[in-house]
Amino acid sequence: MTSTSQREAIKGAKVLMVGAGGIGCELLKTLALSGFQDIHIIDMDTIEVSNLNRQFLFRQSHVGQSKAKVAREAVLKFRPSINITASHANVKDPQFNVEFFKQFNVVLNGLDNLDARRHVNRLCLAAEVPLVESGTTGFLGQVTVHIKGRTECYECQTKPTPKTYPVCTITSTPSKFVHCIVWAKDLLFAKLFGDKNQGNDLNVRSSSNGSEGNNSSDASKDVFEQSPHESPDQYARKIYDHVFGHNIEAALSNEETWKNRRRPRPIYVRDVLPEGERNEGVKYEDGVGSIPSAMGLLGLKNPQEIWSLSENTRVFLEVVRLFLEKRDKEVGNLTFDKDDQLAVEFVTASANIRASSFGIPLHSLFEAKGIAGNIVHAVATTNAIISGLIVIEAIKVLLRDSNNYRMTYCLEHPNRKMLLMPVEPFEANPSCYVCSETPLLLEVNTATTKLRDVIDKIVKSKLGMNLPLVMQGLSLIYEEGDDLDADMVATYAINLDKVLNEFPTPVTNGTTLSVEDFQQELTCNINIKHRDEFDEEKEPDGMVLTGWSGPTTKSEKSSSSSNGDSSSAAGAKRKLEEVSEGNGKNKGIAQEVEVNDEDDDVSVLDGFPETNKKKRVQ
Ligand SMILES: Nc1ncnc2c1ncn2[C@@H]1O[C@H](COP(=O)(O)OP(=O)(O)OP(=O)(O)O)[C@@H](O)[C@H]1O
Ligand SMILES: [Zn+2]
Repeated sequence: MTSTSQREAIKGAKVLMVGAGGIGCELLKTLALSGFQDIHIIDMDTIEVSNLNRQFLFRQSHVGQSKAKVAREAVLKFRPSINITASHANVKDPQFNVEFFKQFNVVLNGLDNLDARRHVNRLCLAAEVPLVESGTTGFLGQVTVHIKGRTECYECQTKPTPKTYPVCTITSTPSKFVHCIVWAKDLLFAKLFGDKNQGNDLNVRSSSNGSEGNNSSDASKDVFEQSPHESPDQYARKIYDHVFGHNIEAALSNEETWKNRRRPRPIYVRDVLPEGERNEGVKYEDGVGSIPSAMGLLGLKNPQEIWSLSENTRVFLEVVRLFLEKRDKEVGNLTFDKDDQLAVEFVTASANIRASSFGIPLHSLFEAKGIAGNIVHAVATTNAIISGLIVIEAIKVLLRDSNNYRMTYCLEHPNRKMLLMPVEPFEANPSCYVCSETPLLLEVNTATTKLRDVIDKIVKSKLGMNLPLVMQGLSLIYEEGDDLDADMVATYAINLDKVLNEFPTPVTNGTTLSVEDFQQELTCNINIKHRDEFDEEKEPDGMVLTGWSGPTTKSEKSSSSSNGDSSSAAGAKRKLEEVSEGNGKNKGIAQEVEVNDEDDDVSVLDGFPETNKKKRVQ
């Protein structure tokens, strides 16, 4: 039941919704049915068949159409008089600038990635518009409220980094199926079908004749190149024998490695397929429609069945052939996509063959896809609950009912048999580089690191800036944007390749760089500290960015699988639930919700005793 004041607030509100997927469909319906009259939706995607089971505003006939537009039309059918504007666009597009955001009373996020969430957070801060943020992962979910000057912003807490594995485990000593998947997806798939200019650790144990171990300089005999007279099938067999046969034999020659480990078994095509069996390609009709799947052509119908080693081998050979024959234009540009059936078949087969070599249990395509794509199957009910909670918070925000703002976690509390846990919002983190002006510290080897590395790995990747501008004192050393003239573009290109201490005024120990993103209206200062050496395993970027930390001091590094779009309530809190290994499409932040029973780091309402260490909003 809504009160008169609530009804008035709802009626007069102009709302921006970002994302019209699983949460977005539910949210738009609930907003419309709650009396909201003026809603703008932004979503960059088109509808896919796999969305239909839960994104109930969409039907089979809508596949391929804009989610934002179809969602609008579907809701207008039962609420024809309300005003819904739909933008089929990326929220990061320049038209959605601070001025655009300022027209709204509240912004509601139903996104699925960290990058877009951070961008919206920054625009909301700059435009001073309240943000209600959300996410779901299977049965878990959360809704949080972010209001400039009142609560923490979405980025006040550091986000756990995605689970990574030591390179040598992946290239040489896998012990779990997930290691084989990472190898198949990030190394072998990338090597065969991805950008050839990208560095690739597959060569750590590769050599063209397989016997002399490390020899990546032998480029003239690059085994991964298809030679002119080699048929796709011959090429596929050569690659198979190289990576599953020769390379394993080369690895076995290093006795030290296997002293305390089970020795892998080299596998060659001739060991698996009957002598003389050629893979000349299963015949299929070339028609309209998509490229056939290898498993379909080979009669392997059930994706939940585990293929034998020979079936995996046949799939491997067939997939390589199909890529070379039917998708040759894409080869060289592909990155793994969980929705690309052929890519999933390749990764499944390759991971299984490697697993077989290392004595690791094989998995079905369905399982392999889940691990490779970090998929946690979405639960429509969680999306519906979360959307209801978003609307409840949005109404409080419109009424400025700040004493009652809640961040609500949808979870299974281990001890207290509760499904929804409301928590009072936290105060902003005074060292947050996004909502405060605290400088950051970058430890870097200024004698070897190029500006390009700082821009790519730190400014874009870590700080989430789209179009950065970098100042060193009063001089502009780097800038991106459409409006730059050719001279500037050329100068910045040269600067990118300069090592930091080679700039006319060297960027070195004690230098402060100021980085700015105009669209996000975000500026932050980075103090440079020179350091000679970095731990390759623990500090793979060769740089360490600090100076922005969660308000609690106890730290416990997250180890749950994630695709990097998550957030944690606080580093010090104990993990409530970890997504099973490699099987977590992290749609939001729920997977990282953590509760510390002993310390009650989060303030639990509804009668639970609390001694809160983090500062709550007063
Ligand atoms: N930068 C962005 N700009 C606009 N919309 C975005 C942006 N990033 C993500 N989205 C949208 O957010 C929505 C998130 O919805 P959801 O989590 O249900 O993902 P999905 O792609 O629909 O489903 P699934 O990934 O499970 O197949 C998607 O519709 C996606 O297009
Ligand atoms: Zn902040």
